[in-house]
Amino acid sequence: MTATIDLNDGTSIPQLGFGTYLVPPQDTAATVGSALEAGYRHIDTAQMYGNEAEVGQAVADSGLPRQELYLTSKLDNGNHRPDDVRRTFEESLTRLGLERLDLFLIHWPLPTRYDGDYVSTWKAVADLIGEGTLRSAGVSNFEPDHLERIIGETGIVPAVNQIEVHPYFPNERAREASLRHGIAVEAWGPLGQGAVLGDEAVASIAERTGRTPAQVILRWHIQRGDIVFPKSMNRARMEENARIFDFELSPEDVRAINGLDRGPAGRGGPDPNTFDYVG
Ligand SMILES: NC(=O)C1=CN([C@@H]2O[C@H](COP(=O)(O)OP(=O)(O)OC[C@H]3O[C@@H](n4cnc5c(N)ncnc54)[C@H](OP(=O)(O)O)[C@@H]3O)[C@@H](O)[C@H]2O)C=CC1
Ligand SMILES: O=C1CO[C@H](CO)[C@@H](O)[C@@H]1O
Repeated sequence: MTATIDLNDGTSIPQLGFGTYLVPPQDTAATVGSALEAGYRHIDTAQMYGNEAEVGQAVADSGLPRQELYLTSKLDNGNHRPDDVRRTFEESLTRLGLERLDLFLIHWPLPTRYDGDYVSTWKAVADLIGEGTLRSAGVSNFEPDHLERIIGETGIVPAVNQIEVHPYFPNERAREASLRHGIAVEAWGPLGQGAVLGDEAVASIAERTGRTPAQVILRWHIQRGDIVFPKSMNRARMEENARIFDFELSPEDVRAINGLDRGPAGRGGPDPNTFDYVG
């Protein structure tokens, strides 16, 4: 169903996954179960989403071999204190019912409830790798200056940076800074959290290629080499979003989608420099 991307730590990750933000806990086991049935093998959750236990339930119920699945969670802003990194990582593992997580990210470069900074948090997250309970460590919502600081001060390069990326906000500065360091880019909100789906230019490409707007947008991400995990609570849309490996956008279509960039105004989610969610 999907291609894989090689990470800088020698592991690999399915390029297409399934997002679980705003999937309510009471619906998560069924929704993620449905995504696994539809062929998704990579699931993205977070301590913040409050649905790790139910993601774990879906994984257990699926009966799929653990090695066929790729599971990511993220450290919440309130858990940056190094002792809390370890404690809450272990709590995430327990909720997910796993012995080992594939990828753990610092969700935002924003320690709250802790006077230290995210550099010490990054060291604590990277240290988990040596213990056999984590395969890859990464970051999320890190701007170029955040990346420079953690790499410069610890010498440890994250495997991925998960950032907002979509046609209205291609986020080239953070994207290029990540790629320059050999860090794979995970594009969160790949459909602009729904905002790009009604775009006229996307609609006309969709009509001409016989695809849907979501498939055109997701294919644009895939051709850029980014990792995506669209969220949908609807089985037909989950299947639609996964049928993106059997066609290609022409260079002209890619250029037309590149032209939708709205600069900073295109950002749909919080700005990493001003976000004030405590966690
Ligand atoms: N690190 C971070 O800070 C962040 C990480 N993320 C991660 O990225 C994932 C994806 O981003 P997300 O915010 O969910 O937004 P997406 O860009 O994946 O968009 C999801 C929205 O699009 C709708 N949708 C999905 N597929 C289709 C389709 N084929 N046709 C029409 N509508 C569709 C969904 O509705 P419906 O369910 O009804 O189909 C939902 O409203 C998250 O779930 C989360 O795992 C997201 C935000 C921030
Ligand atoms: O992961 C997340 C889901 O999306 C939210 C914004 O839309 C983010 O704040 C959060 O980090």
